[in-house]
Amino acid sequence: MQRQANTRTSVEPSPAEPSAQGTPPAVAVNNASTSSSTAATSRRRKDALAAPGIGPASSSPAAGPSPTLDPAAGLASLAGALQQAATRLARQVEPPPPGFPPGPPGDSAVGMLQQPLAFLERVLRQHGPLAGLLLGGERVVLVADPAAARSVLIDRGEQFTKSGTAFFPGSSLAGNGLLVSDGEVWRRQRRLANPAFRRTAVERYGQSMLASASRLLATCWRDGVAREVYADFNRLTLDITLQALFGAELAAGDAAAGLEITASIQEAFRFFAARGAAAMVLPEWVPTPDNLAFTAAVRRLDRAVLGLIAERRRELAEGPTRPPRDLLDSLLAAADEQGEGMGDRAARDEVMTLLVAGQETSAIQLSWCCAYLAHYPQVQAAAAAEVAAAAAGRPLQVADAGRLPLVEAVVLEAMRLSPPAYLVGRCASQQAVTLGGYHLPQGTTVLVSPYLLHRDPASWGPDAARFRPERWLELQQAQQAQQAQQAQQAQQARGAKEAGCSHASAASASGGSTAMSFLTGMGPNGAYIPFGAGQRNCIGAGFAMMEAVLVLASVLQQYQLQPLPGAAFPEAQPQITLRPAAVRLLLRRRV
Ligand code: HEM
Repeated sequence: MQRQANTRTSVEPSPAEPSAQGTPPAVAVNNASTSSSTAATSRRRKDALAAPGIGPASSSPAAGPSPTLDPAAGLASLAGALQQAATRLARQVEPPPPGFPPGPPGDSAVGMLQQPLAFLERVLRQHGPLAGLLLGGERVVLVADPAAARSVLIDRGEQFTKSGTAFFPGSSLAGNGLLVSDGEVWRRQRRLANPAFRRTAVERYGQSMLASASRLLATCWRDGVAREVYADFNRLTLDITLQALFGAELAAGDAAAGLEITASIQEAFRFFAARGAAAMVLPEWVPTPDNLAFTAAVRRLDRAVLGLIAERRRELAEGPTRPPRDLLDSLLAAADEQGEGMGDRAARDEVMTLLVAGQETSAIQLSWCCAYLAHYPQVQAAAAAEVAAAAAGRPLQVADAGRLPLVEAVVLEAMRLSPPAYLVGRCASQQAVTLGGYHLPQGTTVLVSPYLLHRDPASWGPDAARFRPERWLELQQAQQAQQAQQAQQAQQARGAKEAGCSHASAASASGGSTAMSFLTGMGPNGAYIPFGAGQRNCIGAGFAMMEAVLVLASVLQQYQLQPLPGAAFPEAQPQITLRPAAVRLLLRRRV
């Protein structure tokens, strides 16, 4: 790829789009920690610059699941943080290394801290889709170019690792789970976890998604009332994730374990939220009241989750063979080629990772969807009509999710304009890494921006900044036409003898085309990555899509959403994720 000329069209906000807010710097997903020195550096960076996010990391695979208050480790961590601070200070006066992409002069931390989205758009406008920055003393390359993003996320994953990425939050909650691990540890865990997220497995959770949504609507929503839906969806997605993970226990009425986990995870999330809003973040080992409360919550979670794991292992070992009933069953049943499964620690880390990674991102996604529906009443009316036609007066069923192309399109379009993960981070982990003709010193953090990619007129056309879900229906039609044409060509190539098969293959090709086909690789036009891309893409994408479609369909079946009189479109409050500042909507019950 050649160096990019700095001639990109600027991204114009639509009248209804969220605008940037002043909040801490953000990166979508955590870095991993390994036992290498890169990991130590990464840990020091995290301690000094941590922000909350969808994937808090542990300090090392060997570390226990609870935050450590070990004084020696604390001192080592402090020394590391000081050394890192000195390096960052020194960089403030150094010129950029030779061959580094051009970008804004000086340190851009203040711009990024004050208005992250406006800052990202300005950098793109002024310096092009591959820009070199100094952010809080860290050398960073911002990527908004589809080919370079593909290179980082898909083609050259071994050069761009999670380990070593700056600005990731540090936390012991998710241990060394999938989000943060790297290398062989990650590969094995991902292989073991994959079956739990196959389509058939995800469909099993659909029923509890519908049940949770229906509970929320029956108990909390009323005609004529204004609700803060972001708060509602946070509780709902926690409920759904817990049901999917531990459905068996919760269904069997193990209320104590359920309540313990819910209360402790809420405490941990409160901690992350407060940390996200704080001007300065102290490492978890510093015994502040907040850190101690968080530590205690993680210990309670550990007790409850490890207890459930032990109980379930006993049941699986002693009881009759049966198909997996929930995610915990699937995780514990998984085995690698040698027939070895996850140990207790690994299973605990994956459970926590799934809770952390799947809950808030999905709540944000649902909140943005409802905000767009409320502010685009014609789209809402059409989507509600689609739901009414699919359900035909009966309660929604899981199978209906496949019959709601417009609702799916609303979800895809909301994630295009307001992607919950608006930056995805990697580290140039080898020497002499090049990107787009530039040279990246080892240790450079690369931030790929789904937010900028998703709004690029070069990929999305002149109406890139408009909320227009129909574009996904058009894309789907084009995809189906292409598949039909390919099937026809294949049939012609096989000759008239096999003509009888052609109908079947064309039908299956078009029948298989759902929203998930837009979520493979770099998306339908090479510039759509709300769930990341490549081998580290989101394992829960299918789960999240089904959850969003079924919950939105439940809402649309029962309620009409309206903005409060005179209310503008909710503003974005970018932290580690792109969350809405508030989504207060007026509910009108459909009769
Ligand atoms: C709208 C909802 C969601 C969004 C926008 C989202 C976004 C993402 C993104 C962008 C990544 C890739 C990060 C990177 O490349 O560094 C990721 C990874 C991941 N997500 Fe999600 N996610 C969502 C829901 C979920 C759900 C529901 C689960 C699980 C129940 C989940 C579990 C994970 C895990 C475990 C990873 C790490 C995968 C790996 O590295 O192998 N996510 N997610």
